[in-house]
Amino acid sequence: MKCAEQQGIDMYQLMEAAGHAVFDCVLAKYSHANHIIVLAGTGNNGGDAYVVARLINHSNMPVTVFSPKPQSKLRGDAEIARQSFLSHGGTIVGLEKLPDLVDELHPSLLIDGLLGTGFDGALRDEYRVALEFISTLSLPIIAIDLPSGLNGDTGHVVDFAIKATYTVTFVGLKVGLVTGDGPDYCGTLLFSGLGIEQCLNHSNIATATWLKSPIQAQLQKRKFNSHKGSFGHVVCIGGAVGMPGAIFMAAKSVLRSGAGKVTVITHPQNVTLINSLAPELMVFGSDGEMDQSIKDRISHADILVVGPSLSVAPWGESVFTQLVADDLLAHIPTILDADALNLLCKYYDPLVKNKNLNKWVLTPHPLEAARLLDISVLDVSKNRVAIARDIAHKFGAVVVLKGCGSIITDGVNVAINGSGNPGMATAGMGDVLAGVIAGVMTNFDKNETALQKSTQKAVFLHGLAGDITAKNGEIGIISTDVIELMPQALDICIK
Ligand SMILES: NC(=O)C1=CN([C@@H]2O[C@H](COP(=O)(O)OP(=O)(O)OC[C@H]3O[C@@H](n4cnc5c(N)ncnc54)[C@H](OP(=O)(O)O)[C@@H]3O)[C@@H](O)[C@H]2O)[C@@H](O)CC1
Ligand SMILES: Nc1ncnc2c1ncn2[C@@H]1O[C@H](COP(=O)(O)OP(=O)(O)O)[C@@H](O)[C@H]1O
Ligand SMILES: [K+]
Repeated sequence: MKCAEQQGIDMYQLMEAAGHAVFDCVLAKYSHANHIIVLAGTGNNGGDAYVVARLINHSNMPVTVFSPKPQSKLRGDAEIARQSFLSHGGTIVGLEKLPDLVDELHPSLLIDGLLGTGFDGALRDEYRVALEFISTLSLPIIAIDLPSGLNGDTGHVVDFAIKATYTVTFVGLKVGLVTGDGPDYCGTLLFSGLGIEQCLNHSNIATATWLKSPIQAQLQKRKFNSHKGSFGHVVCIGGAVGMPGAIFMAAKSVLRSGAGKVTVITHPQNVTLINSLAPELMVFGSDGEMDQSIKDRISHADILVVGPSLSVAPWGESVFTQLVADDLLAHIPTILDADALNLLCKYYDPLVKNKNLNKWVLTPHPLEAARLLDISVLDVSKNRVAIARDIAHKFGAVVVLKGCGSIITDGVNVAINGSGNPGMATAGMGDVLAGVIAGVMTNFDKNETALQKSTQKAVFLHGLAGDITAKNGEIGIISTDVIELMPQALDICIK
């Protein structure tokens, strides 16, 4: 790490510190381990592994190191660590011999120091074969820095990776551990700054904020002397004929996130149903032509939510093009979700080109993100942070790239959400998020220059409400349950 080197920090000492951090985990969790297998690669991740193996050996626990190149010298500090292990009586065996020796050794723990941040692309065959064999052993695994096979920058697994029980990671947050495939592979994350985390803080290396604690979504307490006008007016636009659900859920979520007033503009056939589901909403029908009274309502809104069940069929397109023609989307902070994102691709030129909007929050799931950039969904999952940034730059917007470890970025700042659970992978959950963002912004943070910050808070709160909902069981939670528990999530974050 350059900044550490520039400050005269000895890189071998860092490797020793990394090895000690992993050894601490061995002692804390597996002090009665029988035989310990350590995989050591040919880079510095392997160097860390040799340090751990030496410490295990030194404490008289049986240990064998398996390496893809057991006889070869390594480069730099890794070779110092390897030599130190050997000179303390350590044993190194070829990785391909693992299947033959495993019954004899009878291991009860495996430490993975095969590949770390230097890994790129797809696993080479010999590595993949070894890792696939290891996965059949059902051993607890401690991964050093990263589970081998996971890309630490992107959170993408090409075809195979180690599924760790614990991952002991070093210095700064590796985005790939907390987004995309990362959480399925790294088990419980343990962090060691190796004493140089301050160095990272003072460097100009781009880092991401991991949203993991309610403190990061702190909200102001309401004044006793407040009224509904203090908490904003949100207008939600969507709901083509026969599709009232998504726009209803978005609007109800705005209410449950504390907005003062919420209006829905929808197809006339949805009005009665939505009104009866939530009489607190003001619901107006439009046959696709927006008359002056509807335009006036929209133009007086503090925030718009456009898109849930809007459809790309004639009704939705007509509504959307009139919002564009009247420049309403360019002047009012707007959350664009679902079909509004699909229409945005079509109306990119009149809407976005030459306008630095900076008033939008776009909330694509990976398929919508792919459409926004005209790429494949696989391209999106290969590098979620870079893709979210690209969309932010293209549209002059804050972007929430949804899914496991949602990315929130204005193109410069990056946050990764650490709340939420896979039970939330169910219809309508994105509509709820669009509503929560609008509600949190209008309720707590009307200053549009804080768009990135308030979007971060809202995404965290949405996941938190999902986690509260999942307390009685994760699978089978539904979007309307999450809406109802938003007040509890808000309550946790209000100081
Ligand atoms: N930075 C710090 O502050 C600190 C960093 N530290 C540690 O250093 C680690 C980074 O070390 P690093 O840079 O040496 O890379 P690393 O992860 O060992 O991988 C290199 C090896 O990967 C291999 N390889 C690559 N792609 C492959 C593929 N597709 N399939 C198969 N193999 C592939 C490549 O093989 P090659 O192509 O050279 O044959 C090379 O041998 C970091 O994760 C942390 O543990 C700590 O010591 C403390 C402080
Ligand atoms: N595995 C997961 N972990 C955390 N959050 C998730 C997970 N799956 C889905 N979510 C969240 O649920 C929401 C789903 O949104 P989306 O896919 O747009 O649903 P819909 O289109 O049905 O409304 C997003 O906020 C997403 O981040
Ligand atoms: K590793």
